Amino acid sequence: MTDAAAELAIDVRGLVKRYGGRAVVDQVSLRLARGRVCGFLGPNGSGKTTTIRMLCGLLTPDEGEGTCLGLDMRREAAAIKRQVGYMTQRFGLYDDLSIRENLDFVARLFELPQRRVQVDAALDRLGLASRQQQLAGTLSGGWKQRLALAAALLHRPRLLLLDEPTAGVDPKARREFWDEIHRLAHEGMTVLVSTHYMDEAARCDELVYIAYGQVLAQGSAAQVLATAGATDLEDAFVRLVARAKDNFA
Ligand SMILES: Nc1ncnc2c1ncn2[C@@H]1O[C@H](COP(=O)(O)OP(=O)(O)OP(=O)(O)O)[C@@H](O)[C@H]1O
Repeated sequence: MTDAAAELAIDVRGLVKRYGGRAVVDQVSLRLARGRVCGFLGPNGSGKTTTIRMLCGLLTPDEGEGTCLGLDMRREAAAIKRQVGYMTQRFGLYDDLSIRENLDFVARLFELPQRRVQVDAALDRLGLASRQQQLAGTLSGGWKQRLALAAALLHRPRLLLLDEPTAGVDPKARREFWDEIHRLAHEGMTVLVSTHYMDEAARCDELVYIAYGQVLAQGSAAQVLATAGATDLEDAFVRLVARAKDNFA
């Protein structure tokens, strides 16, 4: 592996995933350097979740190749899964377990050593310690997201894939969530995060816009604005998707 490749947390080319003969992800290529926060934007059904699930080793692409964290996405999917933190769109933890019990359960799944120490560290990091006995099902949306993030971080992944992590979460909790994302990136974590919120897109180092399974624009906010000929990120979204509709629909 070259030094340049080693610096890339995600380096994939030509990813295709078909359902019923239809390519819902169609020749997607992504490169993301380590320690960067990348926003993944696109209309509903544009292929974001499917792409994320291929990147974390949960779905096998029909075509395409590449690496995540330097590991081959086809041959080393199991190793990728162990080093990637994935937060799904829907709260995936157990409502009838407490915060601590949920984290302990995840720690068992990953067969983490020193479970208690690791769970304590996760509780502290996300400010969950004082609520650790509360049942997950009784938490507000913001606290549930925080618990889900703690669970996704428990095995100390190097790449974090977040699928609309703040959908339905109030502005204060969203801001706190993003502060944590930036703290993690500062510590070297790479983050790919799908979102429909343009204020969140503005907090990313890089952006990828996707529609109809195809990447429409990629780069810094300035680069995306230039590609779209737009004045702001929402305008860019509308213009790029309208252009894509003419080309692909
Ligand atoms: N298992 C599946 N079987 C058939 N079609 C699927 C499957 N998973 C996803 N799709 C279809 O693939 C397309 C892309 O879905 P995907 O969930 O990746 O989009 P998305 O960009 O994440 O959407 P959203 O913003 O609504 O979450 C959609 O048309 C969806 O219906």
